Amino acid sequence: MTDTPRLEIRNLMRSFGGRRVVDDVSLSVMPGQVTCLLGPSGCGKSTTLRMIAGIETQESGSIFVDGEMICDGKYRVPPEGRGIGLMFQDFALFPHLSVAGNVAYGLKGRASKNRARVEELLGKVGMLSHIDNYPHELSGGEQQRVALARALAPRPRIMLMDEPFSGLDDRLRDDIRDETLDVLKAEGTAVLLVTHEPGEAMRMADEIALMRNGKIVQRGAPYNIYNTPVDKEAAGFFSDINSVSAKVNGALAQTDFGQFLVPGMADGTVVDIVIRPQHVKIDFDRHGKGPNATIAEGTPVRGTVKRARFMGFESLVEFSLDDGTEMKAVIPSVFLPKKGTILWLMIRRDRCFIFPRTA
Ligand SMILES: Nc1ncnc2c1ncn2[C@@H]1O[C@H](COP(=O)(O)OP(=O)(O)OP(=O)(O)O)[C@@H](O)[C@H]1O
Repeated sequence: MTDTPRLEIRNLMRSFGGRRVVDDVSLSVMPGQVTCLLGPSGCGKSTTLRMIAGIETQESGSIFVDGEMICDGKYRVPPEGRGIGLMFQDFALFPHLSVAGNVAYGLKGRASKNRARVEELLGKVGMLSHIDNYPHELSGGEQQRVALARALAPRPRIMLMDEPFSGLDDRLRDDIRDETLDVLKAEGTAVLLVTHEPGEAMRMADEIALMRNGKIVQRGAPYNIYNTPVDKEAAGFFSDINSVSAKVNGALAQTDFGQFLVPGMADGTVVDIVIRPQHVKIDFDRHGKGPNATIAEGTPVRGTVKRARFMGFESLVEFSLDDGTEMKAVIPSVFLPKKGTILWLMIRRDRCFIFPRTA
């Protein structure tokens, strides 16, 4: 086991028309690891990937493969010499080549050896029975599997993937994602995958690098990044959120939901208390009263049901509080109270996030 990252980028910068679109981006990916570069459209994900691939040049910053510098803005290994495989959104198989021809395309060396590699990979992606077909005879999902086999054929040390599954319908996408991951892990390839979908990143990544306005704002395992977001926007990128604001006084933020401890925050700081809908606790009305306040859940606040919808394996209930604030709660299974029903809402202290308000 080596400590050297398979891929490392340090302080990459790139501007277009005077606007910085990649701003001091650093990250590393170990062999066999999948890192997802996740962020909203236009935040600079694809530009970062294109610089690593060598089809875009950085203004500054450097790129290393297995500890060896391949590009620092001045010195530059050409794209084909980087040992990097690409699977981009607009991948296209060569229409005039068979499946076997497509997968063998990037292979050098003896035909018999190449044939063995082609068969091995088509077996791995479940396409061996289509080896003599042509691309137009395949479905979108099948073409994507062949494209994956083609990208893996020359044994790239690194695979860069830019929204590679976006053209597929949901069910097929889940299957192909999982199969792709299995193949990449088995090959020991380091993967950097760009996506704007948090669900895809959570499903595929060993590590997520959350990007915004050209910068990586947070890196971590999916569980950590979901459960310890750096700010309100990061929390809101992964699910709907509820937010209650308050002013700090004596290391406490006072709200209708009770007090929240905010140690170290100066008096007068405005904070947002953020909670995901699945962590809002709901209780029944007891003749105009809610349950008793507790340290763990604070003071219950009265909510009137505005809408309740069954979402498949959970129910989404939308409330309006007496002061007009809207809140959402997600409850496992079926819970569909009628519009106008009074319920009591609590914010679990162990599941909320408290962020000082910025500008
Ligand atoms: N060649 C270019 N010339 C000018 N502007 C560009 C160029 N390439 C990218 N940009 C701009 O840089 C910004 C970042 O683009 P980029 O494609 O890296 O974002 P992204 O996060 O991958 O977005 P998406 O998910 O929509 O592809 C965008 O505002 C884009 O318009």
